[in-house]
Amino acid sequence: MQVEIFGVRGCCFGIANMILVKRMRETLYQSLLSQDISFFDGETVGDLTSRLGADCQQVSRVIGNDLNLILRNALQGAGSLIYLLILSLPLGLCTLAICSTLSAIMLIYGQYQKKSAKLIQEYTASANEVAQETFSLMRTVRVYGTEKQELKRYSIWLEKMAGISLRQSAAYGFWNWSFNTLYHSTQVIAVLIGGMSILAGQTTAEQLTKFLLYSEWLIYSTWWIGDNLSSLMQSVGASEKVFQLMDLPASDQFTSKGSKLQRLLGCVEFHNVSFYYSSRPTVAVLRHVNLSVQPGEVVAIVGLSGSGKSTLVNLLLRLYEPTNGQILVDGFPIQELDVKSFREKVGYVGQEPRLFRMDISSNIRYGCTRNVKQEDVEWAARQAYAHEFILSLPDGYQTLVDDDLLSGGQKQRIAIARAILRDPTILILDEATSALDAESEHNIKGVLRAERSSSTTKRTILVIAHRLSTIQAADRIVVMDGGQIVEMGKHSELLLRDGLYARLIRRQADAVA
Ligand SMILES: Nc1ncnc2c1ncn2[C@@H]1O[C@H](COP(=O)(O)OP(=O)(O)OP(=O)(O)O)[C@@H](O)[C@H]1O
Repeated sequence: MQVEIFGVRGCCFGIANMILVKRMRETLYQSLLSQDISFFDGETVGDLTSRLGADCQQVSRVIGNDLNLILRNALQGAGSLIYLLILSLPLGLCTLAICSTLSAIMLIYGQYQKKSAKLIQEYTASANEVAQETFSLMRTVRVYGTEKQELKRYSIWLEKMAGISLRQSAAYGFWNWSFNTLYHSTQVIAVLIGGMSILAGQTTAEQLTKFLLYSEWLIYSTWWIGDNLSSLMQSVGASEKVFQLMDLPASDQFTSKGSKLQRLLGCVEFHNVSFYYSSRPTVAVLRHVNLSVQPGEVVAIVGLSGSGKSTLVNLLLRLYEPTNGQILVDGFPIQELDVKSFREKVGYVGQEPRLFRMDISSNIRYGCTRNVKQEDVEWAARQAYAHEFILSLPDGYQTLVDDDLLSGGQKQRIAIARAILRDPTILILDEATSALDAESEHNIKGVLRAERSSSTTKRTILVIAHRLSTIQAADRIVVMDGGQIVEMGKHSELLLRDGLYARLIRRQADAVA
């Protein structure tokens, strides 16, 4: 019968456990997904995945194991104590004093376990981070032959974890030793005081036997509570960061409701925009940028590496908010627009696009809210010069891809198709930096040519350009240096001015020669 009850209880707690872990993971994942991009600048992937994985599992132990056993033993202990006090007040009080000492040690031990658990979680997250980084950079590791170095980097965290576990074991030993000592003291005290009271005729031998049995029960309950409380404390220690992350307020972009524009014309204005990344609050990445782009205009942004070109488009995409100044789209301050509906009208192709582990068709459809047919997907792929190479893949548009299967240029073409499929009013293209990447140049140039010749679409295009042929296809060129716009105009005008742009062009011509 008891076995059956244990079975039912174990099953119920198992189910409760599973629901708890699932809910925690969902809530945590949702909370993380709704954070500002700047939050991810300060967190590592290994750390966050560790919180979602091991830490959530650890927290669930509270309900499945510890809480259940603590409650049972607390009830058992309380019952025994009442009975002991009824049996003999002085002996009962002596046992209570011993149990209180044990409880005090138990609290200190619990606190220690909580701290150690937190450290172990941190070290596990750091070890995960190292492993994740190494696996994602495996080609670099192999080419540079740094396998041993990476193993050492991983082992440092493992050693730190082992050090804490060693100290935890020592603390556990001390806890058990305290229990044994105090347990035997109770028996000695009971026999001494009990023996004297039997001699004095105040207690019977039967009462003393009962007393010994119940005091054993009480002290064992206290020990069990201590043991489970320590693992409960470990869970609490592990859960602190999980709950902190869960409690983070969602980004304002998800909570505030902006106005939805029925139609976007594509007029973009930067008014005196300055920007600092919160992780580097002393370095101004953009300084007093003023730029106005007309609907349908193609503007190339050029400049040395690190001059703030990508940051400028990141602000337009609202991945970050300007520290000073304002960005207007069709005359409306960008932060007053509904961010979701605004982004639906913007297409973005990053410098080194990455693909999801899904088929090519789904990768192109990714994030498209319109109801698109396969013909539309193929149309977008043709516009991006991707159709032919996709057809040459074993399963065509149904080929499962991940980040490693395709070349950089092929991934870029899929990303361009994805951006075009949205039929964006504003298209942002970030050309690959590598001077050798002629394929990227060809792709971007192709898009610009197609857009130019199309009579149906009229998009505003901002292209971060590195190569001459891309730049020449633009209506206007914006030259950036140290976070400021230093020159602006047409290719020929800027050449005549003989400033930074002319120098960049000469440098590129020398590199090609
Ligand atoms: N997330 C970030 N956190 C802190 N600083 C950053 C961040 N992203 C970029 N920066 C810094 O901002 C400056 C401008 O970077 P940005 O990427 O805008 O330059 P860029 O002109 O696009 O360079 P490239 O042509 O090499 O892509 C650089 O000094 C860079 O180190």
